[in-house]
This record gives sequence, C-alpha cells and structure tokens, in this order.
Amino acid sequence: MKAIQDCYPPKYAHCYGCGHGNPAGYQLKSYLQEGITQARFTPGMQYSGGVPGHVYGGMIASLLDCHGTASAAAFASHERGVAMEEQIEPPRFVTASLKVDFKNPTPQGVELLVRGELISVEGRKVRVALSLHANDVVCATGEMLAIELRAGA
Ligand SMILES: CCCCCCCCCCCCCCCC(=O)SCCNC(=O)CCNC(=O)[C@H](O)C(C)(C)COP(=O)(O)OP(=O)(O)OC[C@H]1O[C@@H](n2cnc3c(N)ncnc32)[C@H](O)[C@@H]1OP(=O)(O)O
Repeated sequence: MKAIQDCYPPKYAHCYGCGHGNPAGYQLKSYLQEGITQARFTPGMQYSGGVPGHVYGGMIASLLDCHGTASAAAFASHERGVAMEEQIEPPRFVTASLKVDFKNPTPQGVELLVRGELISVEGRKVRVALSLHANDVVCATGEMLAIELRAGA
C-alpha cells in the first residue's frame, strides 16, 4: 500500500517529518486503512527527554503533528470520494492548532505506533484525534485542527 506522503509530487518531499527527500528528517509514512490512519516510528536515542530512557516530548508532538496533517489530507480526500493516490495534486494541509496530552512516559528503543481518527471535516478545516502508543500503552493523545492550503498557496 502507498503511504499518504508518497502520494505527493517530489517538489513536496522536503518535510522534516515525512519528506522522503529530506535525509535529516524522520521520513514518517502514514497509511489510511479502514477509517484509521497509522504510522510506525522508532526515534533514535538522541531524542532523549529529561528522564533517561524516555523520549523527548517535542519529538512526540512532532510525530503527532506530521501524522496529523497527512491524516487530514487522506480523510478529506476520502470524504470527497477520491483516494489520495488518484490525485495529481492531493490536498495539502498545515497544522493550525495541535493540543497534546502526555499520559505516560514514552520509552526509548521501542517502535511507536501513531494513530489518527477523523473527528470532522468542515470546508477547509479538518479535525483529527491522535494518539501515540508504545508496547500497547497510550503514551500521548492529541487533537489537531488542520487547514487545507488554498489552491496556488
Ligand atoms: C506546505 C505543506 C505541503 C504539504 C505537502 C506534502 C504533505 C505531506 C504530509 C503533510 C506534511 C505537512 C507538514 C507537517 C505539519 C506542519 O508542521 S505544518 C507547519 C506548521 N503550521 C504552519 O506553519 C501554519 C501557519 N499558519 C498559516 O499558514 C495560516 O494561519 C493557515 C493555517 C493556513 C490558515 O490561514 P488561511 O488559509 O488564511 O485561513 P483562515 O481564513 O485564516 O482560516 C480558515 C478557518 O480556519 C480557522 N482557523 C485558522 N487558524 C486557526 C487556529 N489556530 N485555531 C482555530 N481555528 C483556526 C479560521 O477561524 C477559519 O475558520 P472559518 O471562519 O472558516 O470557520
């Protein structure tokens, strides 16, 4: 299955979170399946938080950030009845607002699962519920408001 981010033309592959053309970035890949988006990522040991063995909170927020905007694009496309990979220029979303709740410490050295569920689509505004899991434990939850860029932006 094609990742949501891989549906964009190469000129948009520079994102720090998900751009496959950014060797310094995470190169996150998100997938929409049965109404849920998922991405898996194992942060390097350089993303240590204040407590040894725990992942830095900003890294966690950035995973939710990037997965959230990709999810918004896939959910909006689905609502419009067209798959991401069927579009030459899929809709592009940026984060307007992201709230994160840190529920449990996120362990280092573990593959993390990031999930997204659609809350609502209202014109250019898409709300996505997000969560981050390690070893089946919810470590963080979040809510994003993503806004679709106007044509030509
Ligand atoms: C370049 C990307 C290429 C991507 C291609 C490849 C993509 C592959 C995957 C994705 C990867 C993306 C990247 C990672 C995620 C980032 O990290 S994105 C970077 C961080 N975010 C930003 O820089 C966004 C900065 N903000 C802005 O540019 C502008 O404020 C926005 C968000 C585009 C909105 O501006 P605008 O288009 O002029 O919209 P505006 O008319 O002001 O507002 C529209 C509606 O949203 C509401 N709204 C706007 N902001 C807010 C807010 N903060 N709170 C509540 N409501 C708000 C307004 O009230 C309005 O509501 P209605 O009146 O329609 O009901």
